[in-house]
Amino acid sequence: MLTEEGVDKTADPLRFPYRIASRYHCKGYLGSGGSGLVFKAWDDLLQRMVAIKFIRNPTFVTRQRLVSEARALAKVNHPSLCSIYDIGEPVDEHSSLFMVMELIEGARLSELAGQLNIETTVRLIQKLAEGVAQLHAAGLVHNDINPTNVIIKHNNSDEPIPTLIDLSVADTPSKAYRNRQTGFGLTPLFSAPEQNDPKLKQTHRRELVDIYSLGALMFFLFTGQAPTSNPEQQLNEHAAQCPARLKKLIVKCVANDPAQRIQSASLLAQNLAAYRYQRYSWFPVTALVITITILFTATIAAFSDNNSIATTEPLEQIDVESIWTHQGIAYSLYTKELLRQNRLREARQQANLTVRFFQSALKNNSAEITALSEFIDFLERDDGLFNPSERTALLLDTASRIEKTEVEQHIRAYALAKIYFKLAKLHRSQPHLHSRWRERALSAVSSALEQHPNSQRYQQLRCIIKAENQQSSGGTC
Ligand SMILES: Nc1ncnc2c1ncn2[C@@H]1O[C@H](COP(=O)(O)OP(=O)(O)OP(=O)(O)O)[C@@H](O)[C@H]1O
Repeated sequence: MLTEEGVDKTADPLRFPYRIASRYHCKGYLGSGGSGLVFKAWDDLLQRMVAIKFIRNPTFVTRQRLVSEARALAKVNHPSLCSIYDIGEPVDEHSSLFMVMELIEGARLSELAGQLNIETTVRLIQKLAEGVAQLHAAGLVHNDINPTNVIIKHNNSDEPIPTLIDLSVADTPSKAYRNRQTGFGLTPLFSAPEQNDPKLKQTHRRELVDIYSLGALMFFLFTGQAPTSNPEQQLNEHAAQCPARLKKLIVKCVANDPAQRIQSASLLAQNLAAYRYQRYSWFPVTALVITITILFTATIAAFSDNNSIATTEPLEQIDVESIWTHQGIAYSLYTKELLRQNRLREARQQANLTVRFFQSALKNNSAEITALSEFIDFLERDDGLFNPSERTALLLDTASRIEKTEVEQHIRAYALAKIYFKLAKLHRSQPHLHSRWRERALSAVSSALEQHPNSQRYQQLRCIIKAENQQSSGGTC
């Protein structure tokens, strides 16, 4: 017997509300929201546990909503976003639909307020922000990021992965506010002011509602509360231990005015990554990154998202370009750590960001010798992040960018020598290419040495290239 809500209350909780393909065996009830009922199930065919969402009360609108959620999930692929496996109609109830998805088991963020240390909090929100950035890149806005929609899973590793569920109100940026009017409840405490008040003019990029919610999540983890009208004061009162830099970042995310918020999820993730890696004492400039980035988010977002955003900040007073260099270094360190933890897929994502930041540094002529050698070290590593042809393409691209930079000539020559030498090593199996790149490397390093004959670094590189060349080192080494 189905009730008004469409649920058979007399049924065994170990039975789905509708009959579906026999490959799925019900293993228990997981929970329900405004429109869905979710069950744990065993997929006999693929031999894995899954979660299955049924529509609580099938109507045209709820059906459409489940289809939208499924399509949103199908567009993305990130450990912090729940994966979708299938969607289908129950055997006897063609007005309804069910969706099969990744089973996410673990504590909810709502249970963890005040229990996590700063490092863990920052790491979790950084990961979520990376997932949300992917959602935005796929042209979607989540619209309802809140502590009950984030489950911390442990996927066979000690590293907790915060996973965002319930994309049922996800929408394209142009329609992001539509859900308010359809009557499906969002979570007002964690949603942006412009989502809660239809009178507020909605002229800003819709993705900024998710930035607000990510900031509100971080706020919640530190204070156990949702932000109200004076988040800064609340943070001072309830999270005395929260470092000032993080406070600034959180306050920036939950700004009432969308134009004052951090302008993209990827930028938020980058700021959090930079915050985490400032502990490298030899990397003093990172500490500046957050402050500078907060002040000039609009400019950075304009670059990183290809989105032109107006800003009232006096851009010319600060060397915004140097941010690319520092972010590049921070990301290459983060990539290294991910590799150390054997998290290859995530490391690849971060490696691509690293490359992007260093390339921007080169484009803006802001790369000085440290950044250049960090970038080249990064490209030289045999770490499995890129296959040989990808690495060759990256090296060639970088060489052509370096040729155009205005760094001092000996620095440029040394950087090019390192790149050519790496290209030579990559082409060992093709003797003519190998010798061509090796000779170019030798000529570039010799040119650097002409200007700085006493540089030990340059001398050492020439020796190594010569040794590879099986030539005599001429007594220089
Ligand atoms: N992939 C999943 N793995 C494990 N549990 C899940 C999963 N998806 C949903 N759940 C559980 O089911 C509950 C309801 O899911 P969800 O919030 O997506 O339903 P909904 O009806 O679409 O929500 P709303 O109407 O509030 O947007 C969740 O709170 C969670 O406990």
